[in-house]
Amino acid sequence: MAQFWKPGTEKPRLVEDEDGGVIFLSSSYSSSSSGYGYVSIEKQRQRLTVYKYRTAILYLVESHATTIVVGETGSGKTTQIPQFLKEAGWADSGRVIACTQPRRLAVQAVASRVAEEMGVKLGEEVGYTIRFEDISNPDLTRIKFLTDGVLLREMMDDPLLTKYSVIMVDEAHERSISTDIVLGLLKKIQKRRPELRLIISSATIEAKSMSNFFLSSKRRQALEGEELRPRLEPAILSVEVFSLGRGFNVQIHYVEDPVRDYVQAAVSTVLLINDKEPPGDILVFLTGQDDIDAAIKLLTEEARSNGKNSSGLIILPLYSGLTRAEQDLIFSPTPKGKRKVVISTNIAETSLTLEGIVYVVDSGFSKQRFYNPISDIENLVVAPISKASARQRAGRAGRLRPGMCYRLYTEEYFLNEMSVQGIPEIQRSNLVSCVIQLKALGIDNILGFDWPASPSPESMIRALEVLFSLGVLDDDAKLTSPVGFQVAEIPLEPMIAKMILSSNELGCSDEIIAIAAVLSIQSIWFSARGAQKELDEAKLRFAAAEGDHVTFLNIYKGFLQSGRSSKWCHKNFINYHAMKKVMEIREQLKRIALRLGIVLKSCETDMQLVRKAVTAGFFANACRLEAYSHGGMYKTIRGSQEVYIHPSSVLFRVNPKCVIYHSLVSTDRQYMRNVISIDPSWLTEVAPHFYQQQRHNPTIH
Ligand SMILES: Nc1ncnc2c1ncn2[C@@H]1O[C@H](COP(=O)(O)OP(=O)(O)OP(=O)(O)O)[C@@H](O)[C@H]1O
Repeated sequence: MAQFWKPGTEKPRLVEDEDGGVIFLSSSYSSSSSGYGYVSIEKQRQRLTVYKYRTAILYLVESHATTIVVGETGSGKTTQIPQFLKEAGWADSGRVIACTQPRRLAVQAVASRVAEEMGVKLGEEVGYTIRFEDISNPDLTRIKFLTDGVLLREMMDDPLLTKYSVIMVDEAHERSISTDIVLGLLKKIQKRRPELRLIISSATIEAKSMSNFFLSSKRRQALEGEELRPRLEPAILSVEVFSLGRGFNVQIHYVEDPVRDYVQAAVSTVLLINDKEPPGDILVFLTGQDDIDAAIKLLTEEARSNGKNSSGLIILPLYSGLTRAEQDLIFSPTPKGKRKVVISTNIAETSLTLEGIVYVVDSGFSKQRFYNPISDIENLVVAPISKASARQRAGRAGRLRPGMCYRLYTEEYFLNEMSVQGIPEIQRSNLVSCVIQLKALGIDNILGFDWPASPSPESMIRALEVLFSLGVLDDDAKLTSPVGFQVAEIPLEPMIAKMILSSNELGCSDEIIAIAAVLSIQSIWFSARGAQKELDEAKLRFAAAEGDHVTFLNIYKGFLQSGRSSKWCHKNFINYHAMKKVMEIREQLKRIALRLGIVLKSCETDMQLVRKAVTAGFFANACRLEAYSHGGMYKTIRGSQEVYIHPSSVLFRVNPKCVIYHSLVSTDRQYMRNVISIDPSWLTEVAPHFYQQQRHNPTIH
């Protein structure tokens, strides 16, 4: 494997915070750097390292079924390779070049950039598709960016993905569940479509193991001892020998001693950079919205009390679920004399180029999913990142000019303790959605599926159990008809899909589809920086005694009654853009529902029906109140796990006897988010196969 990061020769440098706060030991990594200033887009393209390998890449793609491209961040893989392929004729005769990304934001950003470079209108020759947003044209689009999840959905209509000539799976090191399923399925498709070309790309991918995965054992045996005949044999050539270099130098700084509070350390570092370093925007990596909001508050306060230069800071959050308008702020040029500070989750880790970013502050943590198949609980946990992630984060600087990355962990930790790659998501997630997707694609033997990394049998069995209890799978673990096929058709988690199907029978599909649309959005509330009291008051105006789902419905109805007014949203602390998105998603879900034969019907004021429909989808998440201590302690009925109602819920401290939650978050405790109260007798009514009545209390079968 090529070594991309070489310790520089520069002497370590101490950068000290005046208040004795964060101290950085600076070491430098060097590579091919060049000057900067205004250059035309074409010149910028030619300056990218990948440009020098254009012919080689095209040759490899021509002569190999699969090509693995390992190239440093910013070398131009994502933006350039699809263009090279198009220029070489891979998009002729109506064929399409696909490039997948694990994240929606990256898809949108990269597609915009490539359209700009090619001088075409986004949505025509260059387009993109993410869930609930298709900016592509089946007749015109020749280069299409899409999330790997959307590519999976496309396989349901076109299992061999016939319109694509080349599929580039980018940022493969991220190993999201969808990436792994896509890789397994593409390997299958290749057998049926030898003309299909695959490119697997990343800065830090384990090229050898990926190459082994694509080289089936049979072919490996056949090739052993034989001379490789690439033109005849669809072999893999890992291009690690290329060692594509970075465009600009990024200097890495480490803290001398481990930091105790990474939010505080990140804020101190931003202020330090602002005080001591030349102009340039700052990108800070924290873990989630809570951290980010805390950091913004702290930074605003400290910058204000600090006085100097603070007015020059434009502080912006970045996490998934932001609206387009909020995202646009991140990408818009920084006004002269100002410094932008973007505080982000790992959403900005791969494939993004934020033009003004010169400094990156890396907390060393991200929120990661961890699933326990024994308790059947999936949590988002703050956990240390891998070296692969750290490199991606550093790579957000140095894209248009030299940059600096401040790591809030020690160099020793980075070198000796940080894991090289993260654990593939498939090995740490609930697999319900994954299993149903494979079933819908006709993959029945899921345990025998050719995974790049096998999921645990326990997780698989758990997922099969849940799908069975939802009535999605039959005794032979095949999709039931029509429920199983219908659930698979709805692009939402199976429990929500089941809730929608049940609402049809209960006569409340109009309400449930609106609720499902709200649940698809991260948050409909306006981030209440410094105005928590006002936000709480606004929430109270809509709060429903039944719980959060009905509260969402009240907000949705209020928005409609206001004539979809932005003023109304502003007055009520509701994010107008998020509500617009809710309306869009609702329209799409309505179309899908109609296709599935669901009749749109309102239950008017009968909220019991709404609650029953929620129960029909989420019965497995039922909890019983156990004690009033600590604001109300609940236990899950199926696993006796201790859980609490999240303070953001309207049922916080209300403590109904029996509730159902939508998801869990783990901080100091397991908190239930989006909670609704139910009558426990409904559990045996809607899921008799799952619960049985025992002394007036449902228990699990
Ligand atoms: N929106 C943009 N504005 C300006 N320059 C851009 C933009 N997008 C990309 N670039 C330029 O193109 C370079 C290559 O970007 P690209 O995303 O293709 O690299 P990559 O090798 O795929 O890196 P990564 O793995 O980090 O995504 C960037 O470093 C930057 O110089």
